[in-house]
Amino acid sequence: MTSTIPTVNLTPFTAPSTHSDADRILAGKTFIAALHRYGFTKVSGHGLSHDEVDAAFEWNQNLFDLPHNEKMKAPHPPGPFPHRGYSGKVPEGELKESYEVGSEEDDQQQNIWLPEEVLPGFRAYATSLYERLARVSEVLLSAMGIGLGLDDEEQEALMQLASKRHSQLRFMHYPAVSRARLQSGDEVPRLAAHNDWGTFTILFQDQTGGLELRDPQTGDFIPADPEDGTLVLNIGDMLGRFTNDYFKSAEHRVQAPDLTAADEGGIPGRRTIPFFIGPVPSHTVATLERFVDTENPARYEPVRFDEYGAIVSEYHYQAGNIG
Ligand SMILES: O=C(O)CCC(=O)C(=O)O
Ligand SMILES: [Fe+2]
Repeated sequence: MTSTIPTVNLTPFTAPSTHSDADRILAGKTFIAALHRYGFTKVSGHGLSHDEVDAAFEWNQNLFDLPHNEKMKAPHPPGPFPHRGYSGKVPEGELKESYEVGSEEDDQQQNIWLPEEVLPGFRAYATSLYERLARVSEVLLSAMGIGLGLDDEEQEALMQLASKRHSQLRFMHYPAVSRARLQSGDEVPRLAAHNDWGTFTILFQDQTGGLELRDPQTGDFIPADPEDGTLVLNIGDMLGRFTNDYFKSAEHRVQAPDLTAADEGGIPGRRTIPFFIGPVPSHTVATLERFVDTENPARYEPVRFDEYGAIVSEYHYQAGNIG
């Protein structure tokens, strides 16, 4: 039997004036129960309006609809760092393409922008979306702390896992694949199974579907079926380490619709917008003591985020995962 991914409504945190502390504690507990059980959940009441989400997907489309040579005016440099700009290899041949945006105030990685005339307004829009999602992420992280009942010091340590200036916004497009190409037999999953290595990730998706997350108890992948008004949140390695796996880093992948389901035209394209939350690169992430006891001995040594990231991102880059 395939389970479904729970949806947690976080309106008490995003519209605080119309909710009580008791509402927030209840919503926070529901939130952490889902994250403890699965390492992921869908979230409604996240604070972004339908219009805001629609606008983000319109920009996603405008961006990837550009001719390949125009997109290549902001190329992702070779290698995993800096992780900015456009990735997508051959015109018409790519199974996925992406564009990475960071904070304009990131002191380590500079954004790689298209010339303004190529996509007027994109830089300003992407910058504002980054800032918007960074604020939403902070609210979500603080909701976790409230659900966990952390004291002030612990809450502060938790909040250090989200740096406004070091998170990352990605526009992602998995182009439609023709029937002929599917039949050629070289088809691969759209995105191989992996874990995100930051704190946690929030993701908006269109109506196509394909994202699946692995249930840590059964080992089965559960489809994250698109659901209007929700985002998908998955725990990354840093929050796994911080909580000694009380929240497990969630393995996930994107499956292409299978050939038998494809109509004459092939399989449809898919668009997503993930936002990866991470700490300041020099921050050392250590497990909070409250998550360690004799039944749950410490699983992880403290680790510097940039040192961990350098190893994992190189691995993803080599594997072609664009992680
Ligand atoms: O596009 C998706 O649904 C998943 C993307 C993802 O897992 C990633 O970019 O790390
Ligand atoms: Fe991912």
